[in-house]
Formats: sequence, structure tokens, C-alpha cells
Amino acid sequence: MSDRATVIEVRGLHKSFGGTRAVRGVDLEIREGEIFGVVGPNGSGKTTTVECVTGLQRPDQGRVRVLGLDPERDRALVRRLVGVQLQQSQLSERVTVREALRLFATFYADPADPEELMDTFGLREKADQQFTKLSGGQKQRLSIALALVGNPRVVVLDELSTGLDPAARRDTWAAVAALRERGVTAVLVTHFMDEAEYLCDRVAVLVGGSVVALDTPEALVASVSTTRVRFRARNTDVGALRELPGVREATAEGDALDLTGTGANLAFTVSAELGRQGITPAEFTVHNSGLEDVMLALRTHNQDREART
Ligand SMILES: Nc1ncnc2c1ncn2[C@@H]1O[C@H](COP(=O)(O)OP(=O)(O)OP(=O)(O)O)[C@@H](O)[C@H]1O
Repeated sequence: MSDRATVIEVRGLHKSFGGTRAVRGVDLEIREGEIFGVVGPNGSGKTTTVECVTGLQRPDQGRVRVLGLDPERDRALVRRLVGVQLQQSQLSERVTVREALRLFATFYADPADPEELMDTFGLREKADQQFTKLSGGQKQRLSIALALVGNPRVVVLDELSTGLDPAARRDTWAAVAALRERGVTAVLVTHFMDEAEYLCDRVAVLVGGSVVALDTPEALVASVSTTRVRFRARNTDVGALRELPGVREATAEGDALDLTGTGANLAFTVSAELGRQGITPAEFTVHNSGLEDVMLALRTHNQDREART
């Protein structure tokens, strides 16, 4: 992936709204064909950053290039080359799926085939259904199809699956995964860590307008890798558990024990020690950290840092 061309370059981006510093020195380099996630808590500057990329916001400071173009100076061209997911309110309620795709196709010199897009996004059966009568998932898939109707090389999807039920989310994820086959570079803004973990090649974590981490989901998870083991047992030698390799903390409240630590073998090491102590634990559960934990860890880290400055 690292030998691929850079499609989106953001350097030292700053953007404030009145007294609110929404983006504070963001750097990003997104490569051709990548599905790149931008995650972070509410108000961390995700939308503002991608809006500077699509030319919807003007940066106060910094350099933004998309396919080598300046979204401010070359706005019309960038608009043609970058597909942006529409807000659903931008579509007329009575337009049908096919009509919407055909209408948007007329805006471009070399559009994708609306019929093919309906097949890709599972909308064939709903071709003649009015927008207002589509389910949330179908509306969402239509909005992604519309973002692709101009055959863009880059697509920006903001809040991809907000408000969707689990089945509709999975359908939408499949539609995004299909972008990979088309070689489209996608920027995905999301609140959902499972979504980023499942779909993205790399993820930037924004907190307070700054990128606090940027890597593959796997590497980010490994960086804060935590395993938590919980069980119930009487007469456990907690001191011995604390001494085990990889155990960071072990607490006992009555018969409820709670251990955290690192390493893939932690649960195994703990069970072996319990075996040695002649203890058969009940309700033994193991939780391995995911991207959600990465975000929580980074958020806390950042809050501590801000409190110190
Ligand atoms: N047009 C605007 N006018 C004033 N303030 C704004 C504007 N757009 C964004 N902000 C402020 O800038 C900060 C960053 O907002 P932004 O929408 O970029 O964050 P976000 O990470 O996308 O948030 P969310 O996850 O809630 O969508 C917030 O404090 C927000 O209130």
C-alpha cells in the first residue's frame, strides 16, 4: 500500500469557527485505493477536516491537495472528481431510485451506469420505489450509489451507518467493501469503531482537533492491547495472580476477581495458575481490547495532556 500514489494530502490544517478551534494542525496522507477512516468523539473536527478536503470549508491555514488539486482554487474540478455522500434531505421525497441515479448521471460527462449501480448496491428490486418509501438502509445505499454516479476516484462518506439497524449496517458495509474492487479511494468518517475496524485499511483518530493516532486498525489495537479476565472463585491467592507474567492489575471483591494485563496468553496463564491453586473458577470471561478501547485510551490520554497545558 505504501508504494501507491498519494491521493489526498493534508498538511498543517487549521480551522476555527469564531472562538472554536475545530481543527488544530492536522496532517494526513491518504493513498490510492485506500479505505481510510477518520474516527473520534463528537466535535473532534472530523467533518470539518473532510469538508476542507472536499472544498466545502476553507482552511484558515495549511495545505490540502486532492489528486494534486487545491480544493479551494480548483473547486469545480474537485467536485467532479470527488464523490460526496448527500445528506438525505437533499433528495426530493417522490423521486424514485432509478430517477435519482439517472438525474445525477446527467451532471457528469462520463457517468457510471445507473443500472449497474443498482445491482452493485442491491437496489434493483427498489428501482421504481419512491425515495420516501425506502428503508433507512436502502436510503443509505442509494446515497452511496449517488456519490459514485460520477465515477469518482475519491469518495467521502460521512456518518455512513448512523441510525441504521444492524442488518442495514452490514448491507452498507458490504457496499463500501465493494468500493475496494473498483479501486476507489474512500474516506470514511465514523463514530463506530467496529465499522472502522472492519472496513478501513488505516484509521486516523482525532481528539480535540488533532490527530492523536494514525495506523492500521490492527496496529492501533496492538498498541493498547489489553486483556481483561474475570471470574468467580473462593480462596484465590490474588498475590500469586499479580505476580504472573503480563498481569498488570488484579483485584478481588468477595469472590469476584478482575484481572487486566497484556499478551495473547494471559487467559491461559491465569487458568494454569488457578489450576495450580486447585481452584475451579465460575463465570470465567475474557475480553480482548478493540478499537473502541483505543479511542477511550487516547481520549483519556489527551484529556490528561490538556489538563497539564
Ligand atoms: N459551521 C460551524 N460553525 C460553528 N462551529 C462549528 C461549525 N462547524 C463545526 N463547528 C464546531 O467545530 C467543532 C468540530 O466540529 P466537527 O463537526 O468538525 O466535529 P466532528 O468530529 O465531525 O463531530 P461529530 O462527531 O459530532 O459530527 C465543534 O466544536 C463544532 O461545534
